[in-house]
Amino acid sequence: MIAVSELTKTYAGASSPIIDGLSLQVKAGQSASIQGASGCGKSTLLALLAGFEQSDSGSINIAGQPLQTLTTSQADTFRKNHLGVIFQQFNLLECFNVWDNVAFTARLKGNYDKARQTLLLENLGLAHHFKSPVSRLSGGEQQRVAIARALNHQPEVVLADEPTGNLDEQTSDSVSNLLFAYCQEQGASLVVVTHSGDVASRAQMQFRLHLGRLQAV
Ligand SMILES: Nc1ncnc2c1ncn2[C@@H]1O[C@H](COP(=O)(O)OP(=O)(O)OP(=O)(O)O)[C@@H](O)[C@H]1O
Repeated sequence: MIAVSELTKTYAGASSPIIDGLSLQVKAGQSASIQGASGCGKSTLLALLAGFEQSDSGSINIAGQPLQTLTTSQADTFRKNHLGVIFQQFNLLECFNVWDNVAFTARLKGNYDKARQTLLLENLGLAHHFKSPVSRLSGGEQQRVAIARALNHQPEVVLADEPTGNLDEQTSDSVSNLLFAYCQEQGASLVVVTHSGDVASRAQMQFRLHLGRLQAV
């Protein structure tokens, strides 16, 4: 469950807020897509929801936890236990292979399951890359590793920033099927930022971010 109320964020030196009184509710098992012009603040909103950025005002409640009350190290622990984040730039650990990248958070959380991870990687078309160093993978392969890593520890909330941005149409279809199916089956809340109308249209709630607020599409 994600509950955001009257959220405002202004970057230092900016003349106006990039997020301006934004509210959003995504219940367990629900999905929301967010589209919008480049630079309108979509990634900023995800960074606020993940606790990487601090808001000026307003509240964010994720899985029953008010984010603003957490210290930096509590926010790290909270993310590990409850959040799956798919970053626009993947943020994979270059020194690890595919398997260890995907296992990373699940091992920290204590719910690593070899069989589950094998199935997830196979379903993402990465069966031949378990041992590959991530630096040798294509952009689309790295993107699928990032998706596997975000889902493998079975988070209650998934935040995805352009999860299909580097994928061809067919792979994009199968990856977004997997992402939306995961959230429905696990009862997780999904917020997906995307420039793809196809991906956006799969979400139960579809929004456009404009002038710091969400408009229903
Ligand atoms: N750490 C930061 N400090 C100052 N300004 C920032 C910071 N991060 C982002 N911005 C600015 O905030 C605005 C929104 O950026 P953001 O990345 O959230 O946009 P976006 O909608 O995700 O864009 P895109 O679709 O191109 O990825 C941009 O003008 C950007 O330059």
